[in-house]
Amino acid sequence: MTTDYDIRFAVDPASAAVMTTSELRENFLVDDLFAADRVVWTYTHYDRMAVGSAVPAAGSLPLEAIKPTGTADFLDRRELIVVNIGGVGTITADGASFDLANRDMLYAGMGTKALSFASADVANPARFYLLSAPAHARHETRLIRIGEAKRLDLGSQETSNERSIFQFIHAEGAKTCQLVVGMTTFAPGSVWNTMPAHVHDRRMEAYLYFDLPADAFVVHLMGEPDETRHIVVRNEQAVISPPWSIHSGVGTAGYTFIWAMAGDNVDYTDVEKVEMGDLR
Ligand SMILES: O=C(O)C(=O)C[C@H](O)C(=O)CO
Ligand SMILES: [Zn+2]
Repeated sequence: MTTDYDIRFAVDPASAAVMTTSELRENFLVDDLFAADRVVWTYTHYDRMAVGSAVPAAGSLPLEAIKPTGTADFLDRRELIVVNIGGVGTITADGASFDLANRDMLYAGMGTKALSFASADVANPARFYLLSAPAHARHETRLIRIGEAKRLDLGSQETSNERSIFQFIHAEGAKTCQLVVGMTTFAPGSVWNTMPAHVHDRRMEAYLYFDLPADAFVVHLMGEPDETRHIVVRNEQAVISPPWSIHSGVGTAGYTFIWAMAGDNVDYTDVEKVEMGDLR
C-alpha cells in the first residue's frame, strides 16, 4: 500500500473547552499531510469527511481503499474533490485523464473504480489536496478550473480582511451530494479570514492553509463563539472545524486557504453570523 490514514473522533464543545494546547492540536490539527509518494488521509467522524493528500513524485499513485470506509474501492459510496496546489498533474479516473494546473479542481463521482494521481514534472510534483464525503448518488466526474469558479469579493483593506472567495461548487455549477469546496485569496496586507465569524451546525468544515512562508503561521480561531480557543497552523497544514465551532484565522504573513464542507445541506449561505461583540 502507498496509503496511510488516521482517524479523528468527533469532539463535543464542552470537552473541547477544557483541552490543553496539545489536546486541541491532536484533535483538530492535521499537521502531517503532503508526503512524497504517499496518499495520506485523516478520516474524521464529523460527517465522515476525509481530508487527505497525494504527492506523486517518483511515479503514479493509486487511490486505495482504506478500512474505515468498509468498501472494496474508496469511491464505492463516496465522492471526491481534488485541488492541486503544486505543479501540473494528471488524474486518471476509470480511463479518462484530466490535467490539473495549480489551483484547478477535479470532482470524481461515486462509483469511480480506478483513480490515480501523476505529476507532469518530477522536479515540481503535483500536490493534490483531497476531500471526500459519503455520497448517495453519482454525479459526473468533471474538471473545474480556478477561472471557472464563482468569485465573491469580501472585506476591506481598513479591516485587514479584503479577500476573494472562489467557489468551485455553487448552485449554478457542478452538482455534488455533500461536498462544497472553495479557495480564498487575500489582497496584499489583508490577513484576516472569516471575520466576522460564523457557525453552521448543518455542516462541518475543514481548512487547508498554504502559500505561507516557512517562518509564518496562521492563528486559527475555533470554539463556540463565547468560548474561543486558538491553534497555531503552519504552511500546508489543515484544521478540522466541528459544526458547532467558529473557523476564522489571522496570518503573520499572507496566505491562501481551501475551505470544504460536508453535512446536511450544500447551501453556502446557510450560516449563523456571530456579532463581533459576542465573541469571547
Ligand atoms: O474568507 C472567508 O470568509 C471564507 O472563506 C469562509 C469560508 O468560505 C466558510 O467558512 C464557508 O462556510
Ligand atoms: Zn464556514
